[in-house]
Amino acid sequence: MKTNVFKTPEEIIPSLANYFVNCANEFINKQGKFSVALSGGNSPKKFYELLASADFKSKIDWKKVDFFFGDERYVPQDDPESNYLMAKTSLFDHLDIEDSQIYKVDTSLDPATAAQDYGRCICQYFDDKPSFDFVLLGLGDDAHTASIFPHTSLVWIDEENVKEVYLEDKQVYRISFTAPLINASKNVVFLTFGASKADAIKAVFEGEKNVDLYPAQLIDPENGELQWFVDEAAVSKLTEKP
Ligand SMILES: O=C(O)[C@H](O)[C@@H](O)[C@H](O)[C@H](O)COP(=O)(O)O
Repeated sequence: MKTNVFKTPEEIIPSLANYFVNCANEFINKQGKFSVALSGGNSPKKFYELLASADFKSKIDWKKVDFFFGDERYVPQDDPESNYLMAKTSLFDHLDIEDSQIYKVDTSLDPATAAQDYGRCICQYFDDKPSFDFVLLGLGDDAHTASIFPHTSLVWIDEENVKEVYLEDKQVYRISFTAPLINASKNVVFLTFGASKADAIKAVFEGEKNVDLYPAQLIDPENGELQWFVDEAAVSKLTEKP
């Protein structure tokens, strides 16, 4: 695991964008395509916007990139809460790509069927051996990642799949990769910044091993690389500075 620490979020984003470009071009040169699972939430928005900017847009042959979502809120695709909509407005709408390159969760189905359908789509894409080239993750203040929240059934699912989860406190469904599906990836990157993440990072990096309490501890790619892109505020509570 490698932790890249920057003074501010403004310094993280260009560095992450360069790392993403290098990864994308390595895989496109090697295998002719690049599969990426995007994260939702607020943290990645500026990253997506930078990738879509004139400085970066020309650095990747986007027609060879296939986009997936590590998790999705169970809302219509035009709902402000939709991770797809956030990626569409900040990234996809600015790229010359086909809709067929964007693998969306079909939230018109019931939650369980939407998850099953997405899992089947991923298995088909990877000929039943799913292994994303790049998975971007965020970290919640409660140490959740994707939609693997503390004290939910998703924490304990040991198959490489996509599952629905009902969040009692928010009274909403989420559709999410399971930890084993994330861990089957070649590159897993957390983008996490801000003082509000310091307790969660302390728990994940230095806390007791307790995946029910700190689900992000589950993320440990078997054959892939795990990197954190963080700012000093987010790692400010660590005893051992990375
Ligand atoms: O759908 C989501 O919201 C994300 O996948 C979720 O796991 C997110 O990454 C964390 O909650 C951090 O969110 P912020 O980046 O907004 O802090």
